[in-house]
Amino acid sequence: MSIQSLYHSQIKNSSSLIQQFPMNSLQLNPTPLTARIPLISSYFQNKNRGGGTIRCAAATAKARTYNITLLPGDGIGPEVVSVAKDVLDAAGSLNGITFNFEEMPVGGNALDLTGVPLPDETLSNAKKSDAVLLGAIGGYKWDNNEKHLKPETGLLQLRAGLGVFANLRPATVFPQLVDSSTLKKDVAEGVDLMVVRELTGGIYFGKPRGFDQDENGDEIGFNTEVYAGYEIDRIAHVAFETARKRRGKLCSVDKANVLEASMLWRKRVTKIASDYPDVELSHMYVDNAAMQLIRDPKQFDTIVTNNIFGDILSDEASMITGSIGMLPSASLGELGPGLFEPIHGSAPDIAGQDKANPLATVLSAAMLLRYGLGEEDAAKMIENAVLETLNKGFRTGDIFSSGMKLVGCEEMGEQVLRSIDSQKPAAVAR
Ligand SMILES: NC(=O)c1ccc[n+]([C@@H]2O[C@H](COP(=O)([O-])OP(=O)(O)OC[C@H]3O[C@@H](n4cnc5c(N)ncnc54)[C@H](O)[C@@H]3O)[C@@H](O)[C@H]2O)c1
Ligand SMILES: CC(C)[C@H](C(=O)O)[C@@H](O)C(=O)O
Repeated sequence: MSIQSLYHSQIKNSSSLIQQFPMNSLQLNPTPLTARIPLISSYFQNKNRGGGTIRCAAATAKARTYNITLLPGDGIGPEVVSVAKDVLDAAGSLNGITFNFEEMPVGGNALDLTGVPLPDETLSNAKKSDAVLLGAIGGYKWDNNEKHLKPETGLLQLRAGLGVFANLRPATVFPQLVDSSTLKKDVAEGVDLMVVRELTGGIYFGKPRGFDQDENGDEIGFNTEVYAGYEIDRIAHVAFETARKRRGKLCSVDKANVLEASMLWRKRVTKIASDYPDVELSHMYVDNAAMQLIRDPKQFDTIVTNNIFGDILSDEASMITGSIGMLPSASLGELGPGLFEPIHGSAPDIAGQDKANPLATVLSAAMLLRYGLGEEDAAKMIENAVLETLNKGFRTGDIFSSGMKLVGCEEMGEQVLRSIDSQKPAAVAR
């Protein structure tokens, strides 16, 4: 029986699904990473926003079919992925694109089903697909599991298995949501920054790690922050390319006053800067960066940083935009499918209550189209639909402000679909 039928029939504890990790990458996406670097400030530069003429690829290009691995995960993951899947289908059908979706388990639901957080079949299916869309993993039920049996371990194995070392997390304050930010309007307004987070190295993966005892017999837990030069170089190139396509400013965030791994980080990033004379490079310690993000976030264009600092700073940046429920992400490797996911978690406190904001996942689907598949028209269509939905005043609880219309996850999804439908060119509508 395949893992999918197991997944769908919710049969638990199949003994045939023992994880073997890592596996060889099939590397199916032949487009080099630097050619897929985003122009995320397009959220603001998009001239089609607000109902201009949308070019319909379906009218001009051949029909395309893509295989997408869907990993809904746990908590609110299935709720937000279900919305994003419908949105992909709708935008796809108006642009000559057909999707074959394959839904696979990961995280806590995979643990319940198979005993491991990333089953072999899930990873191999993801590697063979054209792109992967993930909801979120984790939850109270598995919080006390041993490390190798935590949902979070499955997510890290997935990122490592796909080799997606470059995690792009745009934080853009939509004009419609300025009042949802917890910062003062004049601080939040116009913020448009990109965190380029190194995703497959650093303290998350460094060895040695583990638990032991010290010389006094007290227990210790330890991790290692380690970066090889090549890991810094490749993320630095992605960051410089990203900055070059944005406003030409790159801030490298580290802790080079204390940590050797950060000293090497700063040295390698500084060296690579000579390849990008058009990009203005600055360096900042992470403690200062955390403070500056709140004091004056508009000073930042592109930020490049390590795995753990990027995790923390991107969550912090999300609140400038109004809610963590708004921030999408794209994780890309040199080759092979990209992984697209909202930056938020499984939000167990609101799971199953139709309260989740699906827009971070919907915007991740737009990133999937643009950077994973090169389908710019369909990506724009989704982004336009999100903006139009916000323009109409629809808000989930996390971004609600007075005078707006409070809706749940499903209704928000339906409104986005309606806005996509309204972009149907006359030729298609007939
Ligand atoms: N990429 C991932 O899958 C990912 C990311 C972060 C955390 N996690 C996991 O998720 C679980 C919960 O973690 P947490 O509580 O620290 O972080 P979280 O992001 O799940 O939730 C933090 C807060 O933000 C709210 N929130 C998050 N997403 C929202 C959305 N789309 N709409 C409205 N509100 C939203 C939640 O209700 C909660 O109050 C943990 O098991 C954690 O490990 C997974
Ligand atoms: C769940 C956890 C492993 C993950 C991370 O730390 O990368 C999360 O916080 C994220 O940002 O996607």
